[in-house]
Amino acid sequence: MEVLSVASELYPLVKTGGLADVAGALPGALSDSGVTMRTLIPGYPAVMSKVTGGRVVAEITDLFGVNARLIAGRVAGLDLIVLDAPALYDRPGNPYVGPEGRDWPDNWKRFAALSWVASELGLGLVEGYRPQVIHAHDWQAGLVPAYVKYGPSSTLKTVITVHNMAFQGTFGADIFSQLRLPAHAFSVEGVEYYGGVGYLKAGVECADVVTTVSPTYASEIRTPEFGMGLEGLLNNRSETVHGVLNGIDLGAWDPATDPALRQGYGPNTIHLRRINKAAVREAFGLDDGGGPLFAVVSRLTWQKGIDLLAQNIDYMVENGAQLAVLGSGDTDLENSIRAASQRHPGRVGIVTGYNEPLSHLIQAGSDVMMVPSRFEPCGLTQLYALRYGCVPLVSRVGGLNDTVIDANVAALQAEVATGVQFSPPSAGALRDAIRRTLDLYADDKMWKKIQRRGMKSDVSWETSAARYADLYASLIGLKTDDDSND
Ligand SMILES: Nc1ncnc2c1ncn2[C@@H]1O[C@H](COP(=O)(O)OP(=O)(O)O[C@H]2O[C@H](CO)[C@@H](O)[C@H](O)[C@H]2O)[C@@H](O)[C@H]1O
Repeated sequence: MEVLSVASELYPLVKTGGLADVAGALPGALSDSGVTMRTLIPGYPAVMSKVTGGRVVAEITDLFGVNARLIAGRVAGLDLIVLDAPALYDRPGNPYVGPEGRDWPDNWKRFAALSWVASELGLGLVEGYRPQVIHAHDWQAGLVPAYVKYGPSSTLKTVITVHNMAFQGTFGADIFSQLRLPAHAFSVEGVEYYGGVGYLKAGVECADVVTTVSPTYASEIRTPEFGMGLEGLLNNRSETVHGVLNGIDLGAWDPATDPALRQGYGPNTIHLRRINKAAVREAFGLDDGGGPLFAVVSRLTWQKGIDLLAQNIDYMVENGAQLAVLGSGDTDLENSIRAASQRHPGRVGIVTGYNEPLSHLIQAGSDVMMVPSRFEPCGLTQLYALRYGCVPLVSRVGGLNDTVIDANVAALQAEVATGVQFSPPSAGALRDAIRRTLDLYADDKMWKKIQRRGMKSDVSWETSAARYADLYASLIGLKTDDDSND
């Protein structure tokens, strides 16, 4: 089966968040299921510098008014088709914003172009290559299903995965005439969304299958609270909406071999984590006065509940805990954590910016990984934490609900607990969860059991990759998959 994945970021080439991890891991995870997955990715500078050995497989003279070519290459085990269009992608900053942090004003064009090229690839733009399914990720690839629906092919199938409903790619109606879609596509059945153009809406409307990244989020997004305007459409299409839980790349995230750690370890050498704990404390300017080390690795945003954390920092410190925060995002939230670090020197530390190796070290050296999100489609941080014996403390939403087993009395007695959950996502409920976590940590034997159980829990791609393979196969008629929605 040939599947073309379309993503705006891809680990290890370019990453701003969890989408890159998933898009980067899925092709390898699918290879055992008979799926050959190539990935179409924009030729940002970080990508172009790595596809140096690639070959040009197509030239496009008018890609929304600019010149472009497609370069096929293999980088880090990934089969890539790079859309080299310097006028659109050869820019500083990250994939979406310039160096000063503002969205590029022509993002509508940059990602319409990506989606249009994907649909052309589906129609045979490159000789000898004809994917049967195109798998689009998030709003940046949201127009792919629209281009396919309104194009000439009747056999090409599309899947869209929603990694985060909060980012929808909505633009004014004025761009529509430049999108190369027929006039009737500007309709409720097409790309029209509240009078403008909605890229994610178009994807959810037009794709043959819609997936999101956990079963709980798949049901949450059918409600106004989580659906963010798309709940009606998702309810209408409920038979095509599936929740497929993310896995993680067990090779890139292995505490026994991870080069970012000061000391490797496994479930039977958990005591060695203390060497990494010392390294984390050094990196964050924390003292070695003891106590559990709580950590956060996250975008610092409202979604991630960082304000709920900020309201609890004094409480944590008063109760003997330390806190290390790696992240960047909203200035106010960054400032509130920084202020706490100044109030509590040696007990609270913050490192701003994006730092992949440090994120690994934190997982390996901290005692507790906090993910107090208001909504969380899946969440990868808690999966890395489980694998690294860092006990996750999470809100009970989305994928956090599906992947962490709360250490309540029944779960402790049944010896299945892997972390601590709280609900609702409020500062008060988080405080109670911190209290429970501190009590568990004080019982060393109990704590080690929870850590070890987490390290042994299945966070691989195995089950979910098979699920994607089944979905693709059912679309192209290789088998009838009458799975009910989940
Ligand atoms: N400052 C920093 N330095 C280094 N690494 C950092 C970092 N800040 C964050 N990261 C890393 O970025 C990734 C974040 O992934 P998440 O899945 O937790 O959230 P995100 O909201 O980006 O993803 C969205 O898509 C994913 C994928 O489907 C869903 O799991 C998720 O719920 C959804 O919100 C992790 O790999 C984390 O380690």
